[in-house]
Amino acid sequence: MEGSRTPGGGLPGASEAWVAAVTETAELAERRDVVAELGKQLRALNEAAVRTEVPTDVLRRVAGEVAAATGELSRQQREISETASVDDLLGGVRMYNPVIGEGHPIAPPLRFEIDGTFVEGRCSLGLAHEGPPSSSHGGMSALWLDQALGHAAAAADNRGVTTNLSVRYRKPVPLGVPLRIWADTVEVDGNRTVTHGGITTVAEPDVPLVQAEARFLRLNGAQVRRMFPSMFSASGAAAGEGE
Ligand SMILES: CCCCCCCCCCCC(=O)SCCNC(=O)CCNC(=O)[C@H](O)C(C)(C)COP(=O)(O)OP(=O)(O)OC[C@H]1O[C@@H](n2cnc3c(N)ncnc32)[C@H](O)[C@@H]1OP(=O)(O)O
Repeated sequence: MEGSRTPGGGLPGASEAWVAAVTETAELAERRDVVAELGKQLRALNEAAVRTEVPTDVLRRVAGEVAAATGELSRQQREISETASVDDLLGGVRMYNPVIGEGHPIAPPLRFEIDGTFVEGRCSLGLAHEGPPSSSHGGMSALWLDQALGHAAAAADNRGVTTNLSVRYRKPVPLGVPLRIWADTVEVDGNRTVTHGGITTVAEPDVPLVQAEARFLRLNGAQVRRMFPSMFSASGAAAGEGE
């Protein structure tokens, strides 16, 4: 099963030899647990916030309390280019990924089961993901699918970046209903991988709600360096990276 803490993910680069290995100490495991707990509370807060009909004075007070919490979290921040201390790029641990990250406030979070190149994750969405009334926002559906399709490419041993994503919305994706997000690899051609996938309810797995197809490109060494410059140490840890 692949989730934010499951080894096997990582950056979509040609080689990860330049990324430092991370050893999971008891301290790191504890911090990841707490990050996941904060993520869970933030997701609950998101949902409560978009559903609430409490009186305006209560809203005002809560806004102040949330601002205080934001102040606490802001006391020590990483730079945008810095990897989170709880992440392990080589091992594929991405606690703040917006789809699989247990620490992310909008992630369902999805956990993918992988069988060969077939990938499947399950979740239920709430009003925080709403687009048209009572159904998922189309951009959210595309987000979950992009990730699932990327895992299918990775499962075909061709991890890469999305270069094309085509989505067909066939029926509304209902909120509050167990959903199934799946993907598989259709074709691998050198560095390019074509994947397809979709969203259905768990109850009706043969009724497509959303269908998607994507192309992924496995980056060469120069592209990895260009896209992720901060991942390379000043001492030139990436020297010798293949093209
Ligand atoms: C286990 C879980 C894991 C983890 C699973 C992780 C899942 C993650 C899922 C989320 C994935 C994302 O959101 S990824 C984020 C969204 N995607 C991106 O940000 C990608 C942005 N695009 C780019 O940076 C660029 O377009 C590049 C780097 C892909 C390519 O740019 P470029 O180097 O300038 O090349 P470009 O001139 O565009 O390409 C000219 C032609 O060469 C081809 N070409 C370019 N590079 C290559 C290459 N490496 N190999 C072969 N062919 C190439 C192109 O296809 C094109 O062909 P032709 O087409 O002319 O025939």
